[in-house]
Amino acid sequence: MDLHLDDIVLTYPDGDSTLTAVDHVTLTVPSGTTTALLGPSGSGKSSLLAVAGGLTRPTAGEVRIGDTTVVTPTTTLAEATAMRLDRIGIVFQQPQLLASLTALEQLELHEHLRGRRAHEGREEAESLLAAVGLGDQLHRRPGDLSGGQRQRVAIARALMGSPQVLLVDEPTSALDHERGTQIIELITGLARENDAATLIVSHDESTLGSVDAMCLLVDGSLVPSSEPVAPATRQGGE
Ligand SMILES: Nc1ncnc2c1ncn2[C@@H]1O[C@H](COP(=O)(O)OP(=O)(O)OP(=O)(O)O)[C@@H](O)[C@H]1O
Repeated sequence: MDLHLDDIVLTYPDGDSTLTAVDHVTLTVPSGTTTALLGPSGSGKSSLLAVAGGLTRPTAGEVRIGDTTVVTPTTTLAEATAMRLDRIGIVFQQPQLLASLTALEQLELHEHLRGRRAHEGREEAESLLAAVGLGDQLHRRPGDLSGGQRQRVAIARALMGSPQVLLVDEPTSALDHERGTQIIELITGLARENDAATLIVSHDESTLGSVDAMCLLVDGSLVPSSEPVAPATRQGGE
C-alpha cells in the first residue's frame, strides 16, 4: 500500500512563538519503492519521518496508508503505537540493539512486543537475517558484530511482520561509502521484495544510486523542482 503524507505541518513551541519544522509537505511513496529525503541539517527531515511513523503528532495534515488514515493531529499515543506495531517498521540512525541479546533474539523480542510468542516469529526472523546476509550470525550479540552488521540486524528487525511502510533515518552515517551504498541497496531490494513503501532520510546523496526517487527538504518545505525525481544515476536506465 502507498504511503501518503497529506499537507503535513509540524510546529514546536519556541519561547513565546513557534518554530515551523515541517511546512505543508505533501508526498506519496508508492508501495514497493524507496524515496530518499535529503536536505541540510535542521531542514525537518527527522521531524517529517517522526510524523510519518506516528512518533510525533502533526500540527495539521494527515498520514494515510492506502485508503486508511493512520495519523492526524488528534491521534492518541495508544492509537499511534498500535498502528506502528501493525503497519510500520522503523530503522533509527543507531541500530538500538540490546547488548545481551543475540541477533535472533533481537527480532524475537520485537515479535513479543507485537503480541506474538517469541518462537512464533522464529522462522521469519531466521529468514530475514539470512536475507540481510547474517544467516550464519544468528547467535552473535551486538558486541561481536561490525557496525554494518548491527545496522543489518536493525533492518531485519524492522521488516518483521511484513510492515506496509518502512521508515529509515540516516542508516549509513556510521558507515564508509562502500558499506553505506550496500546498506541502501539492501533496503531498496528488501522494500521491493516485501512491497513496503520506504522512506529513507539521508545526508549522503552519493550512496543513493539504488533508490527510486529523491526529494529535497529545505526549511521544512519540499523544494518544488525536487519533488520525487529519479536519482541521476538511474535516469535513462531500466
Ligand atoms: N523536539 C523539538 N523541540 C523543538 N524544536 C525541535 C525539536 N526537534 C527538532 N526541532 C527543530 O526543528 C527543526 C527541524 O529539525 P529536524 O531534526 O527535523 O531536522 P533534520 O533535517 O532532521 O536535521 P539533521 O539532519 O541535523 O538531523 C530544527 O530547527 C530543530 O532545531
